[in-house]
Amino acid sequence: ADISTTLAGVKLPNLLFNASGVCCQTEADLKLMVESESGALITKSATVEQRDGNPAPRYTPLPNGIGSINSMGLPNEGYEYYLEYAKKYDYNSEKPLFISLSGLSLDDNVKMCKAFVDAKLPCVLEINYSCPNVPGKPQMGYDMEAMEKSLSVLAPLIKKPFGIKLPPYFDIAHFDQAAAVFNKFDNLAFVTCINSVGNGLAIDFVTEQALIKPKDGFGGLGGLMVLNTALANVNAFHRRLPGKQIVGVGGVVSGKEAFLHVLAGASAVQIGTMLKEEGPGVFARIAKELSDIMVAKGYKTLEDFRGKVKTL
Ligand SMILES: C=Cc1c(C(=O)O)[nH]c(=O)[nH]c1=O
Repeated sequence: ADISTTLAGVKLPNLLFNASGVCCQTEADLKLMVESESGALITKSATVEQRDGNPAPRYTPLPNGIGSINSMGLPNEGYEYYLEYAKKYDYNSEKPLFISLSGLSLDDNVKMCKAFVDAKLPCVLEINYSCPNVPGKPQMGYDMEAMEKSLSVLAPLIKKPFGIKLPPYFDIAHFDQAAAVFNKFDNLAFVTCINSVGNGLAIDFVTEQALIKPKDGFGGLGGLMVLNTALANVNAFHRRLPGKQIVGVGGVVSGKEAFLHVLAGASAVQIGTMLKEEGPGVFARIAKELSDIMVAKGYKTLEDFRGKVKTL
């Protein structure tokens, strides 16, 4: 079956790519993504300066495949590293490049966006409003006014289609308020839902210790356990953002969850925890599983079922 898609005006040979943060911090990581069967790749969220991030252990999978917890602390090589990578990238390859930016201030986001705009590159920007793990920095995604202020500056600066990475919302009023902000910006072409479910706590029963070191063990939750929150956020924004696209992420461990994300309204699907645990081979596996599901259900393309979740 045809699992290709278009996102922000660029063609992806298949709808699957990495969630920013996983397999994408260094050129070696990104090379693995280029060589994988993913349909695209996105870089680790960049800040103006290089960051080491939080002390380890700062990521761990959780028992029984239910997911993961992380408090990486935004480790990255600094935006100029990713700008150089984007300048060298082979845009004739069929795999489009996405760039994630996560400035610690509006000024930082302006500085980074300006650099990418001035470079006139085909890569697509995804502004991260939802990093839950920078101590002392409440995430923008839960501050509607701050997001609107940021977008009112960045959208006209970026000019071309771009996206934003959102935290999960859990209140219908918040879906409504967030959508009202996003609908004001025509070149905001897509929203990526969801980032990790912020500030979970994993504790080891035997040692009675938190599993990760930073923030007293508090970190973002990912993997299968966040699937149903992810599907709700994908569908809530699919219903509320006419003319915009949704990138679904959260709980994709097989073709089945990728299928559900598309059914909920996703135009593309990112994979985080499963990529971290299984490695880049996950893309070929899930692409085949999704194609087989589509054949079994009689769907030829993603458009045949995108957003067509039935209600009772
Ligand atoms: C960009 C920082 C993020 C991080 C991090 O670097 O701690 N972890 C996440 O789960 N989501 C993020 O957006």
